[in-house]
Amino acid sequence: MAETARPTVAVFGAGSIGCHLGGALADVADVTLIGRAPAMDVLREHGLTISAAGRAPRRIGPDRLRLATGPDAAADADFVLITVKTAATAEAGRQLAPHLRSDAVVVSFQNGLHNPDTLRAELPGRTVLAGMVPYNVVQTGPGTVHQGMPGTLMVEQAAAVEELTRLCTAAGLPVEARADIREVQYGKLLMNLNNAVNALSGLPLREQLGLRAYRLCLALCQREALAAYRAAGVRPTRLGPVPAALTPYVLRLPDALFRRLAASTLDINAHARSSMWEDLERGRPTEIDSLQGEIVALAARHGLPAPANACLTDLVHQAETAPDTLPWTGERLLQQLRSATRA
Ligand SMILES: NC(=O)C1=CN([C@@H]2O[C@H](COP(=O)(O)OP(=O)(O)OC[C@H]3O[C@@H](n4cnc5c(N)ncnc54)[C@H](OP(=O)(O)O)[C@@H]3O)[C@@H](O)[C@H]2O)C=CC1
Ligand SMILES: CC(C)(CO)C(=O)C(=O)O
Repeated sequence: MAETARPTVAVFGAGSIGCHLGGALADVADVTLIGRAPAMDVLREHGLTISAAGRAPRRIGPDRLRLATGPDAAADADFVLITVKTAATAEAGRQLAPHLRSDAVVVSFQNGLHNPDTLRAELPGRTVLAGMVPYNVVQTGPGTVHQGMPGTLMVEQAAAVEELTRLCTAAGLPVEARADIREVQYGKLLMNLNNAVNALSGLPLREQLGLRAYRLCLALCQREALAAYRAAGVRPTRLGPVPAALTPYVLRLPDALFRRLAASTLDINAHARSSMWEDLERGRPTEIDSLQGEIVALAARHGLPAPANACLTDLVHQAETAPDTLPWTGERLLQQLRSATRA
């Protein structure tokens, strides 16, 4: 009997999310990880280990992954997952364009609102879909990535993505196909407004979210975002235990009450931090312009102020070039944002 060929998946941007997705999918598909040469050397030497709370770590030996540094390695892929940071998206699309099969399905598993459109512009005629990763993944050692909280991946609903969702499910990656992916992206953006607060705090997410002063900073950002969403007619999908519109109120609760009510939100690995913290730690540019920056731009388009988001954008840009400005205590950050909102 003829063997059915395994599906082929290329992951472009083998960092935290790329290694997490590619490593899990290697059980059910032929996976090619495309990343920087030093990162690929680490994987060649150590293999890839993926771990998550409550699950035994899984090591995927280098013999079970194709490791590459150039876009031509995606030439045979049925599915191409884009997992570079936002600033690298257009370049990723440009590099992949001459190589991808015309029927390849490209899925952006990135934060922010515009990555799928950026890819569509660089990959005319290809199917490009939006995806969303709701949980944190961090590199915890050479060739090791750890999922710090539970969650369900989301992808834009389309016939072209049905096989990928089947593969994810078979690989133990819970996934939902969503007809409302735009609203999902806006819902995720509200969550991602904490990336900057977390990065500036220098603390693990669980500790930072447990401290009211930091939560008040996030609440200020979310209030401005929700006002801009209302003006733009955007109804963000509820991604957590509380409807998006109520989250700023919950964030303002005293610590003890918040910790009790938001126990599921705080079900995070004690060491997990935001992807923006990792960027600052490694001296790389952050995604701040596609997170807080989106809110500032959306608010401006509707004649609304967004001073807390603008202030955080400035502080993160400052930290990118002057890491000695870090860390910010909750009280000092809140004072800074409050004076920006009063100015
Ligand atoms: N980490 C997380 O917890 C989460 C992240 N996300 C989102 O997922 C996306 C990916 O994030 P994350 O995995 O943390 O990012 P990482 O920086 O860990 O991974 C991206 C990798 O892609 C590499 N890369 C960039 N351009 C190229 C290229 N042209 N060729 C080869 N390699 C390239 C980068 O190298 P280099 O740095 O040298 O450019 C980096 O190693 C982001 O949009 C992020 O916001 C979403 C949810 C959670
Ligand atoms: C999951 C979350 C919100 C964790 O901070 C994230 O998206 C990130 O770190 O970029």
